[in-house]
Amino acid sequence: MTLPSAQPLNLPQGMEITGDIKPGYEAILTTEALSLVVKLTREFEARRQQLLAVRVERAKRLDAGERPDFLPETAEIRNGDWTIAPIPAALECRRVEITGPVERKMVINALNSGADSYMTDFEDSNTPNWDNQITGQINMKDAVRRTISLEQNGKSYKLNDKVATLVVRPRGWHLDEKHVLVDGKRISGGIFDFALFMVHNAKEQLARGAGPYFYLPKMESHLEARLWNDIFVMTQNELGLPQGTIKATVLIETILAAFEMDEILYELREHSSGLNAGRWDYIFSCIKKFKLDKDFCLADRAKVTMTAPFMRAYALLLLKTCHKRKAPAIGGMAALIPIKNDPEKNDVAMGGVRNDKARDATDGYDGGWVAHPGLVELAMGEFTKVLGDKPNQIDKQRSDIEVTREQLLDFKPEAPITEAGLRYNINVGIHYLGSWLAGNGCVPIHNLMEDAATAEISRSQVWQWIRSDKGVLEDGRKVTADMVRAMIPEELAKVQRDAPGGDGPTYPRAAQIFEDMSTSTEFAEFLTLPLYEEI
Ligand SMILES: CC(=O)SCCNC(=O)CCNC(=O)[C@H](O)C(C)(C)COP(=O)(O)OP(=O)(O)OC[C@H]1O[C@@H](n2cnc3c(N)ncnc32)[C@H](O)[C@@H]1OP(=O)(O)O
Ligand SMILES: O=CC(=O)O
Repeated sequence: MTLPSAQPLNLPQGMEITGDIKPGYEAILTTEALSLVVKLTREFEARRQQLLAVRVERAKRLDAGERPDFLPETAEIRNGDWTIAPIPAALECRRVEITGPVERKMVINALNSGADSYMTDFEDSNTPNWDNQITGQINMKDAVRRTISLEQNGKSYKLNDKVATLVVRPRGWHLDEKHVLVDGKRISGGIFDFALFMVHNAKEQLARGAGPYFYLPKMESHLEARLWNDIFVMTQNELGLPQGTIKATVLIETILAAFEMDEILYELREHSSGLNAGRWDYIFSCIKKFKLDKDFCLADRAKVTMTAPFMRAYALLLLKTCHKRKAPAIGGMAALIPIKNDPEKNDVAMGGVRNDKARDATDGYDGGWVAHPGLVELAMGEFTKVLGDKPNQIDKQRSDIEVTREQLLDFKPEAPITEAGLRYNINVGIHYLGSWLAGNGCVPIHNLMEDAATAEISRSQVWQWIRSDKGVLEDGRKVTADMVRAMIPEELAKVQRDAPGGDGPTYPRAAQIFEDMSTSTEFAEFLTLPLYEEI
């Protein structure tokens, strides 16, 4: 079959696109959409670069031993009596939010899953290659208009009458879109994802009773939230939308943002739809920020759970902060997924999800994330047990909660670190990187959901255990670069045996990248940065 060729694009002055323009892409890369990308880029790119430079400077201070604290200059905001703007009806009830990459079948299945909302992901569960980003936008456009459908493996997919509320996660500030240049430079991936989505869908969503809603990832400060807010204001002006139309939930998933939750809500107060406790990136951020701190060294990844002291402190502070500001507090995701063909193991996994949601609901959270449609009913059950008929429990004030700086920084458990835990990290790291390079950014590995955030924990633990004096296995052996180098081929062989398509070329490459990343002196800021240069 010969495909119709794509229409030529009418690019705004100063813009260049190096990605292939396949049939259908021109409906996304319209002049109106690209013009907004150019305007936002010219207005805000310098600030994005400044904020990224601030991250680098802060990281140097943390490497030198500084520990974060609540900001003295924003005490007035923390102590002030303000709330965010009222939440739109479509976002009042978010007991269960399903998440997933912007892949067509996933989009349909997630919208049909019975969850209240669906966070569709241009970020950590998605390999941001050009085709995934643009077909993801095509999928969004069709989903918003309810024309999305698919025939696959003899099955027909289309939307049910009642679907989840759509929320979009664009890429974080650190990621570029390398296929689009403005004035000769790569642009922000996040601005690209956001602008295209807004131009194509915001008005259509409003006409259908919802609106343009977003999840904002990986921010490290309220100044980064201010940048998003300013982008929202300009975009609403450009598109002729009332100010306050866009709503965004911020993932508190860096240790530095945990010290600025009030300030982040304040910056976005006209556009805020609350905060989410993004636990996996949060753990990664702690390892990254304190990687050189001689007193910091976490135990095997499996032992660092939501009941670890620093995780409990962060989750409770987030809840208290949100409800004080009349903002939804949304829980994060247990990485457990249904286990096929092993009822006993499946029962244990489902028990884990049940406990996770029960703890969040009982604490006062308004909802939580799940990774898979098979978990929606179970999670819904735990939230409705506590919420009953109420759409949320924002009225549950938790002024009884007191969280100190010391509690946020109480990094335990430190033991055990085991050979099995080390091998697990290497195995997951190679498997995930190999899959990501092959174009799939979210995979089940050893019966857990693995995405960029969970894989970051694995590879950063290995880096840190090699360097920390505390990186000692429970049998007394010090974790060393040579030990890791020796294990990598063994774990690669297991991945090649176990991963679907494991005999493909991306897995040996992944093993090489994993070795470079974990044994080099420099710590790679995000694993997706070197990976992005490979696709
Ligand atoms: C830390 C964070 O950033 S969390 C946010 C990012 N992570 C995510 O979004 C996780 C998304 N989840 C997933 O991608 C998948 O559930 C995985 C990779 C974990 C597991 O995938 P699989 O093993 O293929 O799932 P499984 O085979 O059980 O899928 C069964 C069906 O459910 C569908 N499904 C699975 N997960 C999802 C999902 N999250 N959304 C929509 N549909 C889904 C599959 O498409 C499949 O549909 P089909 O029966 O019509 O073919
Ligand atoms: O993005 C979510 C997380 O847990 O990380």
